[in-house]
Amino acid sequence: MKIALVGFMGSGKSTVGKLLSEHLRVPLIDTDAEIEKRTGMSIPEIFKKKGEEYFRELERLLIEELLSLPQQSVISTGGGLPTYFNNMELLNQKAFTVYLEADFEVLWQRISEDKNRPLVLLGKERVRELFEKRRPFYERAKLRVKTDVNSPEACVEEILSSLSFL
Ligand SMILES: Nc1ncnc2c1ncn2[C@@H]1O[C@H](COP(=O)(O)OP(=O)(O)O)[C@@H](O)[C@H]1O
Ligand SMILES: O=C(O)C1=C[C@@H](OP(=O)(O)O)[C@@H](O)[C@H](O)C1
Ligand SMILES: [Mg+2]
Repeated sequence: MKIALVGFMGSGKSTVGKLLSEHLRVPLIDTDAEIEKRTGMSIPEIFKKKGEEYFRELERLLIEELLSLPQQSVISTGGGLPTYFNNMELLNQKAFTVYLEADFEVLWQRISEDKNRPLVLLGKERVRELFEKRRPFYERAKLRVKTDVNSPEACVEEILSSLSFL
């Protein structure tokens, strides 16, 4: 089975994904890291030189490819990925989707100082609007786990216990 983590920037997709893949002993693919590896550019560099639309196309091609592979994996998606094209539908068809949920103030605290997320430059209020607009996409996931009150390890435990009921 594939497990795909979705949620807003700073919700812990990369952190929880790494731990979860180690627990399950399956490969981890972080879509941002994979795009950086394949293009030889950082995410801020891609946004600056090629534009966001180009980045969204790369995400789309990558997620289609990853979901068509037969092997088990944990996929940590970028925060915008499920909100473009029909990516969320595709994720739900081909993977067990988990929404890592957190209060906006907590998310903002985690991301506001980080220079690796170009959208943070929009400022707090526009990022809050983005968060509200994206929430309905994330809410279509099969499982929701709160990452503002749970440690990354506790989030992994919750996901594993849900999987054991499947
Ligand atoms: N469950 C959690 N509890 C506390 N801090 C967390 C948790 N998950 C992630 N973090 C912290 O939040 C920041 C963003 O995490 P990251 O995994 O990069 O999020 P995402 O990939 O969803 O943008 C990191 O500094 C990380 O250490
Ligand atoms: O929310 C977004 O649109 C983005 C989230 C980032 O990933 P994280 O959610 O892992 O920060 C990264 O894909 C890029 O900066 C755009
Ligand atoms: Mg990430």
